[in-house]
Parts: sequence; C-alpha cells; structure tokens
Amino acid sequence: MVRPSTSASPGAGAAPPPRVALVEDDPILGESLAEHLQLEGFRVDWYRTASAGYCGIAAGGHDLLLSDVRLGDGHGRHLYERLQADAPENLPPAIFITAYADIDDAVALLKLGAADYLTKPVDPERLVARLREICRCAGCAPARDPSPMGVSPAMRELEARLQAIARYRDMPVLILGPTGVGKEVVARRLHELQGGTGRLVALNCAAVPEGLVETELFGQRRGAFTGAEHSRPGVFEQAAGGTLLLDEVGDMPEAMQAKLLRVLQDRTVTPVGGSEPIPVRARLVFATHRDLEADVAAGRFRKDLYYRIHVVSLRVPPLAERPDDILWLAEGFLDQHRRRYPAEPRQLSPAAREALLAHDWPGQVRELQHAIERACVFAAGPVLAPQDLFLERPPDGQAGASLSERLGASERAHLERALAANGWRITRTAEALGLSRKGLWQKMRRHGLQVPRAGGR
Ligand SMILES: Nc1ncnc2c1ncn2[C@@H]1O[C@H](COP(=O)(O)OP(=O)(O)OP(=O)(O)O)[C@@H](O)[C@H]1O
Repeated sequence: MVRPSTSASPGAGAAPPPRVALVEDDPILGESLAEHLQLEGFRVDWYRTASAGYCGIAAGGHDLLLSDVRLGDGHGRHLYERLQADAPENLPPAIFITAYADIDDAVALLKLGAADYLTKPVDPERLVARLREICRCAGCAPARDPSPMGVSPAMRELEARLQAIARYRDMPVLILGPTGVGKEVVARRLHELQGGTGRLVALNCAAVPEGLVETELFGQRRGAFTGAEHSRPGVFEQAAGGTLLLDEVGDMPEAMQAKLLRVLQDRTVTPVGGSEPIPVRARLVFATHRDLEADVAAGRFRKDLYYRIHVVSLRVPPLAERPDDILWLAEGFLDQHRRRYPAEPRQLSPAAREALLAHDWPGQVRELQHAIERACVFAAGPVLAPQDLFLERPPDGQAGASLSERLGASERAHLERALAANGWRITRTAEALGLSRKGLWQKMRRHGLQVPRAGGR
C-alpha cells in the first residue's frame, strides 16, 4: 500500500484547517494540487491509488474528498460506491475531476451524491473557491484567525494565506492592490509571520536613479570606482535572512527589470567591484498598484520577469470591498492619537461613523488615516463630526479670499455647526468645543451668531 504524504498548514487558529483527501495518480498534477491546497491553508493527504484512497478515507478524519475519475487501479465512481457502502459515516463531500469529460460519468457521480464534477485542466482558484464553499455548507470551514490587518472576512482570508505562505521562504510573493490599500502592511505581516528574523528592507523601485540601480541592488566593494571609499551592501545583502520588499515593481525602469531578472534566475548577486557572487537569502516580496498583466501585454513589463515574480500573488482588496474594516481601522487610528496625545482624547460622533461608512475612499486606508489624523488635530472638541473628517471646498466666492478671511469664515461655519449639533445650548457647545462659556459668547458676537428664539441656553 502506498503511504499518503500528509502535511499540515501552520495556521495557529483554534480549529484545525479542513483536511482534504486527494486521490490522484498523476504525480505532476497530484503534487501541484497538493502544494496549491496547502498554500491555501488546507491539510492534504495525497493518495496515489484508488486502493490507498479507500483505506485512508475509510479510516475517517477528512472534511473533503477530491478525486480523479480514472485512476490506475480503478474508477473514482467505484471508489465512491465502496466508501458509501462500507464507511458512509467517514465519507466527506466529494469533488471529482477528470480529463475525459463524460456526461454519463458526471450524471452517475452527481446522482450518487458527489458535490461537483470538474474537467481538467482545473483552474486552481476556482477549485479552491469551490472547496471552501462546500466546506462552509458542511460546517467545516476554517475558523479564520483574527488578523492584525483587519476584521473583515477578506482580511482574515489574507491572513490565512500569509500564514500558509510564511514557511515557504524561497517563494517570491507578489502583492497587488490600489495605492494606499496596505500592500506594505501585508508585506510586514508576512515578515512577522516568518518569525521576524533578519530585517525587512523596502526599496521603491520607481525612485532609484538610473545610475545607481546596480549599487542599490547589488552593493559595492571598496575601490569599485573613483570615490567608492567604503564597501556598501546592496538591498539583497541587507535583507539577508529577512525580507526584501521591492515596491512599485511595475514602475521599474527597463534596465532595472533586466538586472532583477538575472538575480531571480541565478539567485545570486555580485556587488559592483566584487568578484564573488553572494547567494540571495531573503524572501522576495514584490508590490505594485499596476495591472502587470496589462503592462506585459502592452510591452511595458518584461514577460519573463512577470512569470518569475508571479508565483504566489495576493490581492489586497480596496476598502469598498471590505466595509467591515472601515470603522475598525478608524478606531485604530484614533487610538494611536490617544496614545500619542493622552490629554486630547477624541471619539467619533454617530454621524461621523455614518459618514466614514458612506465615503468611497478612493485613496484607501491612507486616505482614511489622514482624514482621522487631520480631524484629531483640527477638530474644536473631543467628538469628531463629519465636517471634521472631510475637507470642504471653499464656499463659492471664497476661492480668492485672504487667509484671515478664510479662517474667519471657517471658524464661523464650525461654531454654527457645533451650536446646531448641541441644540444651541451654550454650556454644552462650549464644553464640546473646549471653550469657556464667555469665550464662546465672544466668538458668537464677533461672528454675528445669535441663539434662535426657540433655542435653549
Ligand atoms: N490594515 C492596516 N492597518 C493599519 N494601518 C494600515 C493598514 N493598511 C494600511 N494602513 C496604513 O495606510 C497607509 C498606507 O499603507 P501602505 O503604505 O501599506 O499602502 P500601499 O498599498 O503599500 O501604498 P502604495 O501603493 O502607495 O505603496 C500606511 O500609513 C499604513 O500604515
């Protein structure tokens, strides 16, 4: 009997990840499926024959069965029927895959109770999505660990993928997502999950002057050229044992693309003026806001380099796709302000919370962070209102006004809003704005603001 190769994902959650019985006799496809599923956070027992699959699955403990239909020593349907007859209590939901789409086979298997029937080549992303869906229905969905990056299901999912990837340190990782969404935060999290050994070195590839590409990447040895009085390590050496984040990789000049490709092929770098190649010992992480596939198609990005870096890609979803994170992140930024300035506690009013949720955040988390920081500094009182969070355009006719006129108009508008929000009660408004009653009265008089007749005191 062939012993199954078993592997476990390193996830640290309370519930173990779902365990998949993979029955596949093709060694190449089997290995690639097993590896892909492990990276996606599943535990995989790979059985290379129908009889080994039968023994393993009948013994129990699996959450899913993924089986080829035509196996060297039998047919997937017979395996399924035998398990139904002999060990129905241990038979998990099943997906069958085949290279020979046969409608009769498909119908027979689905009638027997199989959850799905897929034809090869199987799109790995689709397969994983389907396995997760089946898992959720069967109640064996992985209990996703909380993530320090967010509370939304999308960020928990990303956390799980990072946990799975963390131990494969040779594997380059490509992080995609719009500007300001948190790609560097994700790279830092991966570095942390790797055990935080070595340094995380980040290089903005778009900002390296052409003449310095080689020395930045590979370093220089003393005397390499006139003026090179000291040896200096390049980023690959600086990040040895840790993580090298090559940011804005999509905006990298062409000459740099060629040099990077060489490093990825050789896994060594040679400092300028040096003779000995140094092995690359850093996890390589690439990040870009660009659509690299489109750039390859348009000839702006080297196809060979794209394939080298596009081994595992992670997409950081925009805030619009994970609204659950908006208030959580906002509270986190308020906390940071409280820790830095304990004498200035700030909190969100209910209206501000609504406004944060209603905004579409084209600048992603960076825009949210700036909005909160700005509001903390400029708000007149401890409770932040929507107007504190969003910069308003100058009212019509004020675009050309002097600074003191603009400040005056802005102060008047702010007072008026605070008074209205506090029912025109002077004591409450003064407290909210951090002013004395007298101070507030003086400002109101200066701006010609009067309590409406029906208003309180
Ligand atoms: N999950 C998060 N938790 C806390 N802060 C975050 C999170 N995501 C992003 N930020 C903050 O938002 C800002 C932008 O994040 P980051 O630099 O990682 O984005 P990016 O996608 O790499 O941006 P760019 O494309 O401009 O390089 C940073 O100040 C970062 O600290």
